[in-house]
Amino acid sequence: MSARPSLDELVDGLRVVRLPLHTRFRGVLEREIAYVRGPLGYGEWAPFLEYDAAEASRWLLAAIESAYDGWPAAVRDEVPVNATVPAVDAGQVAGVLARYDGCETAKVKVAERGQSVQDDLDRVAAVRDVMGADARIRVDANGGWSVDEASDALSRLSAYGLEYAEQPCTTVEELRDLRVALARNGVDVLVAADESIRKAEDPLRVVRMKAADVAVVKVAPLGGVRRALAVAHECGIPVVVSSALDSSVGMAAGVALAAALPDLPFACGLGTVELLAADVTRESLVPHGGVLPTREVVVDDQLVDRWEAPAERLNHWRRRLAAAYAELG
Ligand SMILES: O=C(O)CCC(=O)C1=CC=C[C@@H](O)[C@@H]1C(=O)O
Ligand SMILES: [Mg+2]
Repeated sequence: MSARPSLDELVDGLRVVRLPLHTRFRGVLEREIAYVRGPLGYGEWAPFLEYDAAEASRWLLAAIESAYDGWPAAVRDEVPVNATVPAVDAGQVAGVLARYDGCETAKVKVAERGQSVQDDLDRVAAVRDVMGADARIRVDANGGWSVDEASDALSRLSAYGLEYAEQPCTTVEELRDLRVALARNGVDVLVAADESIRKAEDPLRVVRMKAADVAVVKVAPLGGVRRALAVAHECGIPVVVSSALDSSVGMAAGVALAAALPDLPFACGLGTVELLAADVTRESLVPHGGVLPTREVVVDDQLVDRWEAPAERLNHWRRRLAAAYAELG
């Protein structure tokens, strides 16, 4: 692996874009993304705006790996992908799913602030209706439920057949208690950990605590493809590869992880370029026939110019970069 680039080099190459979304996701309608540039091209560095320097520094390691080191060899040349359904009204579900060519799995956002379990039930019912009985449906609550709320909501949602529930509660202890409650109540829904892995000091604690059946692994929050591979290897439970609402540049890193894993039992949450209404490449990494290919993404500098964020945002991201860099060991 090459030596770490200097901060000056990274700051000099920094570009920042603002890409519009088709639908509100994670509360935003625009995604601000920074890129570092190295000998291998662009590396996506897009920690969400509210993240502090320590968290953003792990995302920076992933961007540096992409632009300077490249990724381990792939063992497959395409990976299955799930459709991602934001917390939209049930009536909008068919329109969202229509963008996901050939996907046989859907991930549905639930427990959105300001919505009810009935909204979730209606949305999941609409997904089942559009995709049919053979489709796999997973839900993601982003920690929005207490143990009791999750237990109640999942017992009702399980009527639609769930592959798993991602981060139903916030803490590892709650996830563990929920698993016990679900088993006691005879609710057959697996629990997957996302934030408990990607935002944790110790990403394996959730596994040691027997608080999850499935581990969601994401390249950027875990500090790169190699680090994510190590977490996947060490965790000892089935893993799902997912994304961080990246442009095609960041998505290619997710595909590289999914392509390098020895086992890939689940469709990957790597279909989110479909949520964006713009990209920095002419050939976006969006699923066709339900899969994404393992391939290089060629950035078009004209598109980077076209979507460039206002100058004050570049200055903001330069300061952010300096703070994140200082956190790297
Ligand atoms: O897993 C998917 O289908 C897409 C990725 C996705 O849902 C997310 C990406 C980035 C931030 C999150 O709010 C969200 C998630 O929680 O998994
Ligand atoms: Mg999640």
